[in-house]
Amino acid sequence: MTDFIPGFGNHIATEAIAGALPVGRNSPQKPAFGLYAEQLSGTAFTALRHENRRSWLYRLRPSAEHPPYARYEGAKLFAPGTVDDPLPPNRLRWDPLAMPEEPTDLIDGMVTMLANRDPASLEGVAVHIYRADSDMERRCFVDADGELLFIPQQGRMTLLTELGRIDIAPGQVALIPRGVRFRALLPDGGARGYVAENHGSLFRLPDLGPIGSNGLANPRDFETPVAWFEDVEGDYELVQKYLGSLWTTTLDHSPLDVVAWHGNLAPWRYDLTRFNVIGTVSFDHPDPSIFTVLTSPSDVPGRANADFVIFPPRWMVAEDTFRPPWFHRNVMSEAMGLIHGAYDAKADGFAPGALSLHNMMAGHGPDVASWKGASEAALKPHKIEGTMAFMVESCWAYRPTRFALDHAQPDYDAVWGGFPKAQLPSR
Ligand SMILES: O=C(O)Cc1cc(O)ccc1O
Ligand SMILES: [Fe+2]
Repeated sequence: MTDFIPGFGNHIATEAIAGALPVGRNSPQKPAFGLYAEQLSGTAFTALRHENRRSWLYRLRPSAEHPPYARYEGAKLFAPGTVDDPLPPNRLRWDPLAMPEEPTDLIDGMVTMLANRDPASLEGVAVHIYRADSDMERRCFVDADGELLFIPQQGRMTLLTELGRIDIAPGQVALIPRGVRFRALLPDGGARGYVAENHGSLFRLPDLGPIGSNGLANPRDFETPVAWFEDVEGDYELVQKYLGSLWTTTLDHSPLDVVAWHGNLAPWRYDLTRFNVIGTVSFDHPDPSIFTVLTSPSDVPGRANADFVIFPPRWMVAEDTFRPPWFHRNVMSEAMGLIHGAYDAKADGFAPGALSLHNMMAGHGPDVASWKGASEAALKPHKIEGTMAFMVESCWAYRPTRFALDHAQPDYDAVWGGFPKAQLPSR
């Protein structure tokens, strides 16, 4: 059992050993117990105060104490780079990935599917899928390229991080800030899910505009763990993702040795069922931006580097309306996944664990079966239940990896084949 502190982006002070946190200063000459004080910044020192995110860590040894990194030869499908060939403007969809045949931990079980931009440009987002069955024993991972949003689809996961322990199950999400070291345990044996790796500005809660001061994801439902550490000596591998490739080094102790910390850059978890869903009570299907949980703004106001959007259970009451998503072509690019249940725009072929890509300007929307059903349905109040789909929408078109291109469903376009032609009055 871990204690959690509620709130999003709050300033927190927490210590696993009483007296470990300095009082009234960050870097005393002699921190308590001989701990090492270390600052971890998630934003530039000079970022605007309301966007400034950093924490102070008090640890058994400084994180600077490590030998040089060498290329990591495992996890061949994790961060291999995307295909640079001209990308056809096709819609793409993938069946859920099979579980690994060999014992595989979270890091070796990561499969990069989609990415845009170069992490070095501090922009863009990548979508990975993990499928794993083994705990990370005596090894940790750290991502210098971005923050990691874990979206489990199957199996629970315990994330042991430098700043605390987080247990999550499908239906919850967790965020690990850029640079925070962690390892994952899989208490159910097998686990599968999605990861959105955000290279851009930190995910934040969206502005609510006329919605007012409450609604969508409420800040107090985000939970940050209290300080926790392990005091383990002996070889400990640390794998790092850095500038788009993987590196490894060996420490002589666990890097999860932060005894106390304070600040506002920290991991958290969030239960998606806490999302306050807002929708029409009159007519028409609103834009999916009303379902935004988190947004990573780009430099252009209103045009997100990445939005994390969910499609939770909700009442559908719109009158004289085609209720599922409409046909559309967007300048924004949409990667979608499904945690459980069914998605109202896709009757078949989009199972829990699947992934789809509708890139910039790709025509998409309901498949023929969903269109037919919703066009003929009696428009009684109807509750969409037992489902949770999500979208990672980005202003930068995604590029698939070689693995993704080679494993896409062969005939996704057919879901939009055979619509009856509109019949005009005779002229
Ligand atoms: O394409 C999709 O299924 C995602 C989506 C959902 C919706 O309700 C409106 C627009 C949109 O892109
Ligand atoms: Fe869409």
